[in-house]
Amino acid sequence: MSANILDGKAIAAEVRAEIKAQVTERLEQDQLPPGLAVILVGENPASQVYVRNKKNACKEVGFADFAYDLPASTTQVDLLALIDELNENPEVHGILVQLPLPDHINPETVIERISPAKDVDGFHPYNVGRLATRMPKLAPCTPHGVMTMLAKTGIELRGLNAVVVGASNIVGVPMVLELLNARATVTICHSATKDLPAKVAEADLVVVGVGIPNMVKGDWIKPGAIVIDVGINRLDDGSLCGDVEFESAKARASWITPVPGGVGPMTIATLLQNTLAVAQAS
Ligand SMILES: NC(=O)C1=CN([C@@H]2O[C@H](COP(=O)(O)OP(=O)(O)OC[C@H]3O[C@@H](n4cnc5c(N)ncnc54)[C@H](OP(=O)(O)O)[C@@H]3O)[C@@H](O)[C@H]2O)C=CC1
Ligand SMILES: Nc1nc(=O)c2c([nH]1)NC[C@@H]1CN(c3ccc(C(=O)N[C@@H](CCC(=O)O)C(=O)O)cc3)C=[N+]21
Ligand SMILES: [Mg+2]
Repeated sequence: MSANILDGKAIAAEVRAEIKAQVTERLEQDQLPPGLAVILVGENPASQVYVRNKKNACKEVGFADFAYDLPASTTQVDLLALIDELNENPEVHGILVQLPLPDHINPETVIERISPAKDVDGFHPYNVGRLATRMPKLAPCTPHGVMTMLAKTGIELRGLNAVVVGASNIVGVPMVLELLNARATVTICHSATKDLPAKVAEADLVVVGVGIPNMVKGDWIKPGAIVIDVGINRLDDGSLCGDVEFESAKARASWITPVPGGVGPMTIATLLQNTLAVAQAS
């Protein structure tokens, strides 16, 4: 078998076209364009790439983009004051603080300062709690983008054995909540999991978000499984690769996401969807 490709790049372009049409309607009705504020503290080169992709996506769909590129020396007090100001600004519908933050800033404190109604990353404990109680408001972009990609491809999740590898607040844990809400049977694996290959081998659907290049081997994959690779790793030669050994996994899977061009573009499309939803509700 050779897997079909889950083309996140193409599906994300479809989602952006839907968003752009709704923005056009808002503007025709003299409503504000959806506004997204992206705060970057410091000069992490990987973060700069993502922030640039977000700005380009905002421009494409007609959003107002409020970019704050702050020096690494920014104090937590000053960052919190900026968030307070953006929480009050009616032209700003979504606020995103790019992670990771410099060591002298506490990410939990910063995330909790964002108004839950403008938390388009879905990282505030209020929004995590809403997802965990099956009353989602703003859902974390990467896992929700994976769900959109699967839904638009017509892949049914109910009853599947799903294995999520990685248990971070931004990927693994909300991915588990999304899959649970879709009535998959979910197992979550992390750094203390024993015999990871055996866990992965039981999966009808495996989602991997660890940050170790090619750590999941093709011969762990159950024949016919769906493979979602969230990992984005930059190799020494400048190329990108995922957390799954792509060619050997593709030879066994029914569906697989590439890196780049898989989950990454869906994350950004979902960020736009969340921001539009806030604007439409205001
Ligand atoms: N495509 C996209 O849009 C996005 C991609 N990413 C990418 O996804 C990857 C993960 O990111 P993120 O969640 O932020 O990373 P974190 O470092 O926050 O979390 C990594 C997770 O992997 C687990 N882990 C580490 N080593 C192993 C191992 N040997 N076996 C099993 N589990 C292990 C950790 O376990 P423990 O909890 O025990 O420490 C942890 O839960 C990165 O490559 C990142 O670049 C991230 C966000 C969005
Ligand atoms: N507050 C916050 N929210 C985030 O959502 C967040 C974050 N911090 N910190 C970092 C991670 C990572 N992340 C990605 C977004 C887009 C791509 C993306 O566009 N990827 C493209 C191209 C990647 C490239 O060319 O480098 C692709 O996979 O095809 C990747 C990764 C969001 N994150
Ligand atoms: Mg996200």
